[in-house]
Amino acid sequence: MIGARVFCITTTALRRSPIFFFPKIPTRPVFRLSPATRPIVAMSTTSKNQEELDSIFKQKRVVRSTVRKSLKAMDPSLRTQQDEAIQKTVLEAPWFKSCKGLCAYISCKSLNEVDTSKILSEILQHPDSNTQKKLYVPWVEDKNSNMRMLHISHMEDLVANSMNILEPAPVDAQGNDREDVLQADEPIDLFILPGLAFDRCGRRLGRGGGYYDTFLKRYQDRAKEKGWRYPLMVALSYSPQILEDGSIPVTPNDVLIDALVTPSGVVPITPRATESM
Ligand SMILES: Nc1nc2c(c(=O)[nH]1)N(C=O)[C@@H](CNc1ccc(C(=O)N[C@@H](CCC(=O)O)C(=O)O)cc1)CN2
Ligand SMILES: Nc1ncnc2c1ncn2[C@@H]1O[C@H](COP(=O)(O)OP(=O)(O)OP(=O)(O)O)[C@@H](O)[C@H]1O
Repeated sequence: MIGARVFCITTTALRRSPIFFFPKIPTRPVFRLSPATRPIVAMSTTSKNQEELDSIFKQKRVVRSTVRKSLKAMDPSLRTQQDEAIQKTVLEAPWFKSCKGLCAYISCKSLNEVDTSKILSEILQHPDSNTQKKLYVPWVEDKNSNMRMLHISHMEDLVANSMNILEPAPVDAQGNDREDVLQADEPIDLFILPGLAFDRCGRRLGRGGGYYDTFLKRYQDRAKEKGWRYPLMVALSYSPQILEDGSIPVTPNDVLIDALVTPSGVVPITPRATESM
């Protein structure tokens, strides 16, 4: 908990800071990157040139490659155990139980992502009850980091895309356009996010498409415009995906998360997370 408070302060500073910022934070256990894969400390955004940006993206690729290897090497029974523990934590969490509208990813086995199937089926299995949650899932619009979050009511609404990830068709079986989060007039309470690597300061490394960062920034702008409360952004992580604090290279476009769900439980990061978790 003490650690979480330190991270809250640091994370708040990072969220507000227009500069690249690799704070010095007390080291926590978990997975260490070798010195060769540690990020270079970056300077201010204004003085950033493309060469420096290239260097950060290069570091990101190195971290991705390291984590992909550790995920591939994970023992299958440990993976199953961790999938169960993480999903149980989510399903029993008050912030999950109370949420009315959420965006969640459809996990993909071949990408070694934390399984979300139990969470999704729990959401979709009570279509008529009062506790029904509105579920939105990603739909990749193009290769320029554009993604939408579309409403689904059944797993049958999904088909595999070219990346072999299940997603809804933007038009349903009746030929109607699906409701889209950015067009919808109700706020989202919760985002359940995928990613390749995370740290306990709120940094998240995606798969390199920029889809989530672009989407989350747009959603935050819309929430601000509408006066909506910001949603809770929670990522799910296997133990090898949790890196030493500060080892994830970031640019100002990277959106920080509020909390991590790990096999050992929830790691609240921001004050918003600490209040609701
Ligand atoms: N389940 C899930 N759905 C998602 C995402 C995700 O990360 N997970 N996305 C999140 O953005 C978006 C899709 N973006 C994706 C970006 C890259 C890859 C992918 O297969 N990457 C390979 C490497 C490919 C390469 O380097 O050329 C990999 O990570 O192994 C998949 C989805 C929307 N839907
Ligand atoms: N050298 C570079 N200079 C500028 N932009 C780049 C560079 N390399 C990649 N990009 C762009 O940055 C974006 C990817 O950013 P980043 O690596 O932070 O994504 P991510 O965090 O993995 O993705 P997501 O948000 O989907 O989880 C893409 O739009 C990509 O085109």
